[in-house]
Amino acid sequence: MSIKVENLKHIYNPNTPFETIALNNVSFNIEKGEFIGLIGHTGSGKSTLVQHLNGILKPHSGKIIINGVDITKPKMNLREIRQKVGLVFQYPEHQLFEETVHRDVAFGPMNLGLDEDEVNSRVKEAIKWVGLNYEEIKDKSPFELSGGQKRRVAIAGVVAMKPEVLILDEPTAGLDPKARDDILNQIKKLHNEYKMNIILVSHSMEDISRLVDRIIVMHKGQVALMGRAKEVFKESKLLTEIGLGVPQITVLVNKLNEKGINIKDDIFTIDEAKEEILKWMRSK
Ligand SMILES: Nc1ncnc2c1ncn2[C@@H]1O[C@H](COP(=O)(O)OP(=O)(O)OP(=O)(O)O)[C@@H](O)[C@H]1O
Repeated sequence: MSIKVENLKHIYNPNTPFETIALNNVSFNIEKGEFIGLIGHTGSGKSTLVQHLNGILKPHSGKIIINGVDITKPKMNLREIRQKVGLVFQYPEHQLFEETVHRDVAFGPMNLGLDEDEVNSRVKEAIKWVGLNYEEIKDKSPFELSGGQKRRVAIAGVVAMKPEVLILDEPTAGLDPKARDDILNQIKKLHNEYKMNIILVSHSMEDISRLVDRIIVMHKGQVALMGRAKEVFKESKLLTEIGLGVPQITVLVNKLNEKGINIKDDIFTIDEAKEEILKWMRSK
């Protein structure tokens, strides 16, 4: 789906002493199938922004046009929007509540009014998509799972609704590095296989730069930068001012290039860097 955000403004508690302008003049376009990383410091407006994209929050002014339809208009069918734009909140496992994993993942598709066979096949597929073994896990209580497994089950509940846009708000918050990498790799795989739009909210440049097509950097309720990782990292001064910085691997690659070790500058993993350095050494 194409998403166009135009001059979005959101104010919490307007006309009170607690008034906060959380989003101000936010505009950007996302193309069909794009994988976007949304990054910014705490309080920069990321969660407020993504909650507008599936109609949970209404803007003070501005428009959100999804596939040509302005979803900020009054009387929009929000059920239809939420079917197309799935949002996985921060710490989604806190919303698991059914007795078994199967029933938890089935909850969303059942609410779409699908027949039982379709629900069951979507549940199996979604659990597989998030990298879990359906037969092993289907009858377990969500509460006996590890933190990473709970998180995947919660993500499966949204994936099973087959959204055309999947938004994940800090899907790795609070997980250990292994669970974090597993979930991020699974999300990438999901994007490769299913080609839906994904919007991944993160605090970590390191995490998103290797996964996404483009990055949107939020700062104080506005879009500070937007572009491919390589372009965004050229603005290292601005990023440092915002307190984000560029990934360590980018710093390393830039230093190597300065020293005449000429390797590609759009490298975001240590393995790619190793391979490129070896290639350079063999060429000498
Ligand atoms: N429900 C609310 N009521 C009042 N102010 C809010 C509310 N939610 C967020 N804010 C304020 O709006 C601004 C943007 O917050 P938001 O949660 O969107 O930022 P964020 O970038 O998602 O932060 P984090 O990374 O911590 O989740 C902040 O100043 C925050 O204090």
